This record gives sequence, C-alpha cells and structure tokens, in this order.
Amino acid sequence: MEFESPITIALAKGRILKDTLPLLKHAGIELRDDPDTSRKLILDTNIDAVKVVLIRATDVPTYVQWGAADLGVSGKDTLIEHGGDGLYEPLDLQIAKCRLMVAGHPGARLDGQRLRIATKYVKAAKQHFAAKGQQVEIIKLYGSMELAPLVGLSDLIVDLVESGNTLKANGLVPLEFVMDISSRLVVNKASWKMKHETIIALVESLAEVING
Ligand SMILES: Nc1ncnc2c1ncn2[C@@H]1O[C@H](COP(=O)(O)OP(=O)(O)OP(=O)(O)O)[C@@H](O)[C@H]1O
Ligand SMILES: O=P(O)(O)OC[C@H]1O[C@H](OP(=O)(O)OP(=O)(O)O)[C@H](O)[C@@H]1O
Repeated sequence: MEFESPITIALAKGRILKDTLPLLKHAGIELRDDPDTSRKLILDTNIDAVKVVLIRATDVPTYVQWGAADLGVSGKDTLIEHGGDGLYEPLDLQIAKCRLMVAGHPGARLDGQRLRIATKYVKAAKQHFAAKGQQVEIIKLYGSMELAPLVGLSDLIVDLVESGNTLKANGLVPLEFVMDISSRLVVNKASWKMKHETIIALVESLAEVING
C-alpha cells in the first residue's frame, strides 16, 4: 500500500507488540530494528514514512489522544479506563483476548455490605457493580491484584483472566463475568481527518487480514 502521509504508530512491548507485528506485516509494514534487543523507543520500519513508538500499554491512548502518535493498539480494558477522549476506535484487532472477571476465594460473597474490591480497572469495576445495584468500596492498585484477597486488603478483585493460571496459582477462582476484552486499533481524531487516505488504507488492510 501507498503511504501518502507520514504516520506514527504507538505500540506496547509484550503481547500487543508480538500480536500486532504479523498484522502490520500483512499491511506491508515491518520493523527495521529488533524490539527485543534494541533500547530505542522510536523504531524505523521498511517504509520511511512509518515509525513505531514503544510505550507502556496504559500510555498508548494518551499518546494517540494528543497526536504524539497517529494511531495505536490498545486493550479495551485500558481504553475504558482512559475514557476514549480524542480517539476513534475503528477496528477490533481480535488480539490479546481475555475476560475481565470478578475473582476471589472460592465461595466468596458477591453481595452484602462493605464489599471491598481491589482493581486496576476502577471505571469498569464501578460500572459493573453499579449495574447490579451493589455498593462497593474500590481500592485502586497498579498490578498483582491477586495478592489483595490473600492478605485481607480486599474481599474480591476485578482482573483480567485468560487461562486462569494466575488465579489458580494463588488459590483464587473466577466468580463473575464482567466483559470480553480484546485489543483495538485507535486513531487520533485530527489524524483521521488530515491523513484520511493513508489511515483508511491501513485500516482496510488490517481488516482484511483479521476477517480472513
Ligand atoms: N493474560 C492475558 N491474556 C491475554 N490478553 C491479556 C492478558 N493480560 C492482559 N491482556 C491484554 O493485553 C493488554 C496489554 O497487556 P500488558 O500486560 O502488555 O500491559 P499491562 O501490564 O496491562 O499495562 P502496563 O504495562 O501499561 O501497566 C491489556 O490491556 C489487555 O487488554
Ligand atoms: O489467566 P492468566 O492466563 O493467568 O492471565 C491473567 C494474568 O495476565 C495478566 O497479567 P500479565 O501476565 O500481563 O502480567 P502484568 O499485567 O503484571 O504484566 C493479568 O493481570 C493476570 O494477572
């Protein structure tokens, strides 16, 4: 495909980068640097007009919102917490799939008074319990949520579950489904207008590989 406008794509190291690279390859974009060995944060690709910036997963919507990157790939969980201001979300890339779940000790109560929930996903957790009419106290954490019920910090957690191995290793179980999660292509609203041809061509090419 032709790249009429220069574009910057924001990706997070780890599963998003690993799962996004084959999709970009289909669109004719390949990294020149090896992200596993390079310490560079701005990576060149085989197309001079296309750069990739490597940032924390939770920072991807912020870079794209402010136009520091034209587009990016972000988990739906992260997008909900960010709020989605200044972003379009044109494509479900169907990668990094998992579920947001309420989890805790086997048989833990899911209702009643003074229910304490530890989570990194404050907005999603609030929405979930509000929809059930359940009052909760949310404790914001930035990782290792599984520890919270083990040390009495919370009754329950709201966390991502894929294989269930992390919960199991800590004697916890999934108790209630919150939502399915996958990663989305996000596009800066101004870039969407200013670089429309290039971005639409990229979206179409990615949609082609996802839909087979
Ligand atoms: N076990 C998992 N299986 C599948 N997808 C997952 C899993 N854990 C997280 N994800 C998805 O992948 C995205 C990126 O996860 P990653 O672990 O790279 O970053 P993070 O630790 O959530 O964010 P940050 O590093 O910014 O705190 C998440 O936002 C989520 O959508
Ligand atoms: O059900 P499982 O297959 O065990 O996956 C779930 C785990 O994966 C994620 O953590 P991750 O491995 O990304 O670690 P991090 O978020 O702390 O980087 C998530 O926060 C869970 O802890």
